Amino acid sequence: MKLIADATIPALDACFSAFGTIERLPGRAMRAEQVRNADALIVRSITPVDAALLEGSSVHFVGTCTIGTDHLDLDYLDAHGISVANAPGCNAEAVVDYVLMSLLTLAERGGWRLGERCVGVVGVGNVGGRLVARLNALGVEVLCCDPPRAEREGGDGFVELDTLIERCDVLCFHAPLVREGPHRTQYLLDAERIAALAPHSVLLNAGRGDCIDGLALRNRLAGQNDLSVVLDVWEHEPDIDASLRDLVALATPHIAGHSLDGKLRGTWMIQQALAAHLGRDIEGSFSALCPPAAVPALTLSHALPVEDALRLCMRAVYDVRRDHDSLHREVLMQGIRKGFDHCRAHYPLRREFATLEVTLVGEAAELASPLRAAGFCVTLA
Ligand SMILES: NC(=O)c1ccc[n+]([C@@H]2O[C@H](COP(=O)([O-])OP(=O)(O)OC[C@H]3O[C@@H](n4cnc5c(N)ncnc54)[C@H](O)[C@@H]3O)[C@@H](O)[C@H]2O)c1
Ligand SMILES: O=C(O)[C@H](O)[C@H](O)COP(=O)(O)O
Repeated sequence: MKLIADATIPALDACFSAFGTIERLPGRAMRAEQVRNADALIVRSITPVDAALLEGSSVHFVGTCTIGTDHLDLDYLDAHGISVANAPGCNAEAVVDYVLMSLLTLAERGGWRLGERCVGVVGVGNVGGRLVARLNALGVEVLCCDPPRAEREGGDGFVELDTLIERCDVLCFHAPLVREGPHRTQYLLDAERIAALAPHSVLLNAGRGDCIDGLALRNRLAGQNDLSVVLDVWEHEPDIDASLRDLVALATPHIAGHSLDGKLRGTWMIQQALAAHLGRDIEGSFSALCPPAAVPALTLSHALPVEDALRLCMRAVYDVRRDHDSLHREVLMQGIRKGFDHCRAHYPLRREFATLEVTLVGEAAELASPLRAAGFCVTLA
């Protein structure tokens, strides 16, 4: 069979060569004539997969190595009997690493402690759910907003978005992009809600850019400059609003989920889905795909303040300031569109917190619980 794949997906040969020949194409520029004779399409979030791409093609399987599916025309694919797979949860741990690193970076800059804030999580699925679990384990007060879950499971444990806005001083958005229906998320945070955000609160979006009205957010920041904003996702990527980017505290190019572990997990999950679609057995395990970490271990022998210890260990694995700085640099050098995509295409190898083994010696043993809560492997010596 013939597979067409986004050239930047890692481990394509390892995961898909057993199925047939693989042709690699740039994800943002796949054209109908290039995919016409293909059987399977393996994409990322940057390829719109719809009638314009697939009409008249022989594609019978579309796999996206991502969590989000808003770039797929699911109605069209269903109507044409094309099998679809995404990779739920593949990079959820990476997004949570990104969120914790970002919040602790802002806390350091602003001289506050995450432990004394109330965090509101909007969208409590694979990403939001893991974030809530890690924050709870760290002893941080958390409120959850997820109307579809509240409807299915009963309202206990969930609050309305407006209550969240009223009561939280940190808001984290992890909702999918839903363009219509009772649980529409497009402009979920609209101009009115942006105006209602408490002065000096933190807003973070690592779901989809269209969930927030970017113009209204830009106006609030330009007028009052009284919010700390972290944006990983933007309206109109890669042509993002340059003025909004200048005003946010941490601006990154849709890389919250870009750990190597998360990307490989996505490729592997789509391999499994294609094998199931074809009724084939495929040998190999996910762990065989993952190389050892560059920094596998670290030892702490002093009882640092908890949030200092968390930052220290996190930065041994991943530092969000690097991503913010490289977007700034590449946009200056290449302009918005090219700079944004350059950072994504040349993203440095990043691992997840769980790949770091932290050994605690002597009085540092008291850090075991928060470090485990943040996602590290901890041993006591
Ligand atoms: N920035 C990144 O790199 C990155 C990485 C992974 C995922 N994402 C985005 O984050 C989204 C969430 O990922 P996930 O794995 O948690 O997905 P998920 O499907 O597991 O969870 C999404 C949750 O959002 C809830 N939701 C739906 N409509 C809502 C609404 N109106 N208000 C509040 N909650 C609502 C759903 O009920 C669900 O529980 C993905 O759809 C994707 O778009 C971004
Ligand atoms: O939906 C997802 O999984 C994320 O948005 C994902 O991290 C985007 O990844 P990309 O399309 O850049 O591979």
